[in-house]
Amino acid sequence: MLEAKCLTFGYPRQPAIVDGVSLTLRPGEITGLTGPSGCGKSTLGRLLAGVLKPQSGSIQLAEPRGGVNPVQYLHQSPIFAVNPRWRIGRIIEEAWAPDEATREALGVSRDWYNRFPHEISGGELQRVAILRALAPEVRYLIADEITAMLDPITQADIWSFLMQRSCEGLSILAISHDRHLLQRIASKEITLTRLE
Ligand SMILES: Nc1ncnc2c1ncn2[C@@H]1O[C@H](COP(=O)(O)OP(=O)(O)OP(=O)(O)O)[C@@H](O)[C@H]1O
Repeated sequence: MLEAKCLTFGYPRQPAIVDGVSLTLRPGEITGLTGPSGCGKSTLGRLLAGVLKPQSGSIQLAEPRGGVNPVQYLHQSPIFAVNPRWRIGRIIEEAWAPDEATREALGVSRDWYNRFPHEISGGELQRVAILRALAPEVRYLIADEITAMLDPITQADIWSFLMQRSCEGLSILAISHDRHLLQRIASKEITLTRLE
């Protein structure tokens, strides 16, 4: 279980954008996170993943953060999250060596392994990013608008894979503006409001 209590964070020389937020992510649950543009959803996601440090509050995790981070953050635009000079095979295997069943379930083709990120499509690269994030130690996935730029079929494929993973115990925070998507996939929903 991941338990965040009273998190507060502001970027340098700016007022707090996350102010006193508490939430709990439980194994096997998909939690939706929504709210108006700029209210701090991505910032909160990065705090939970340990990419940013809260100025106050705490994040308690059942699992240790040493080695592979059990909380993985997935970006809307995976191109910004990969080294453009590395081939896909190296990008994936830097993180872990996925089993064939997981690779195939996610629809990641072996043919892509020898290509560079700009030589596969955005949807294909998002599948690669998800595969890379799903090392066995990973218990929480912060999925930040991960299918917002993809066609409905790819979106449905990716979420049906992730819902299966959630049934097997993965906890997912799905950040999205798409209320219909969240109603379909999430068992609970949190709405952030913009601080004035
Ligand atoms: N690195 C940064 N430095 C300074 N300000 C930032 C930085 N990243 C984000 N912000 C600001 O913090 C606020 C919250 O941004 P954040 O990306 O968390 O919002 P969001 O709710 O995810 O927005 P959206 O729904 O549009 O993706 C915004 O006003 C943004 O301009």
